[in-house]
Amino acid sequence: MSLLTVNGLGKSFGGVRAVDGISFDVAAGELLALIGPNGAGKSTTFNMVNGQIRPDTGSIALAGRELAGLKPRQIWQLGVGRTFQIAETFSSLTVVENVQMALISHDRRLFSMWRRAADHRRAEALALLEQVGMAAQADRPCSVLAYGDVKRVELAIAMANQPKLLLMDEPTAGMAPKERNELMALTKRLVVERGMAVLFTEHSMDVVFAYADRMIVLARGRLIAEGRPAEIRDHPKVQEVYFGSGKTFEKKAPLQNPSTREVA
Ligand SMILES: Nc1ncnc2c1ncn2[C@@H]1O[C@H](COP(=O)(O)OP(=O)(O)OP(=O)(O)O)[C@@H](O)[C@H]1O
Repeated sequence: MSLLTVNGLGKSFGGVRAVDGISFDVAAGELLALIGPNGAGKSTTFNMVNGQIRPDTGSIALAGRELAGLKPRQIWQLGVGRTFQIAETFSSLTVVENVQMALISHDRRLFSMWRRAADHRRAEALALLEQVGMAAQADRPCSVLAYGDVKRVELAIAMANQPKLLLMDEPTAGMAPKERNELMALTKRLVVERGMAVLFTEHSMDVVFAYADRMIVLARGRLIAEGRPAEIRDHPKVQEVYFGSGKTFEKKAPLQNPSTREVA
């Protein structure tokens, strides 16, 4: 059964129909990639799902509960998390303190009581860091971490809210290929282990084809294709919108992940 069901979603800015009546769904335990050329409507779609932009038309239901019209914080409380393109951690705090802050923020919806971050659920924060392979660096300041490690900490922070759906906006932007693959393999593991759903945008086609379970393709606000990576690769409409953009879907040698293929 679908966790997220989007139906007839639309948004205009002045005369520009940024998102034009799109419908799709995401199941628990699924990684769904949202791709499309520049200006296709990806960010607008993301911002409607997490409440930053109010849709003009359509509905966004999370496990049957309507999200359209709710505030970002209410949507977050219902279990929609988000990681950002630019790494967002408190660099003056240690790795574990950053995760503790996120746990406090999560708890404040249950019992509004402040406790000192240093005392608060360190063990649970360490367990989250263990899951992303960062427990050994728990007491280092975030400011000294490598970029790929900051992205891992961000994932642990997102997990603190126990999201049912995680939105990831270009998760691997600015990363080297090895780090990219490590981060996406980790994301995939978390999706499977936690039964979480992930909706992500990504410009790197090798990442999309290697890790997405399914993909949806937008062009000029419309959903032009939907399917498994192999189906999308050969889809004539997708070839058409990407033609001349420098991103083609030619098959190349296999990636590290043996069940997938790299594309340019
Ligand atoms: N706040 C806004 N005001 C006016 N027009 C906007 C606004 N936000 C987006 N648009 C327009 O809506 C269309 C879709 O933009 P959007 O940012 O959603 O696309 P995108 O697929 O995320 O693009 P990119 O890959 O370049 O980030 C574009 O034509 C854009 O110029």
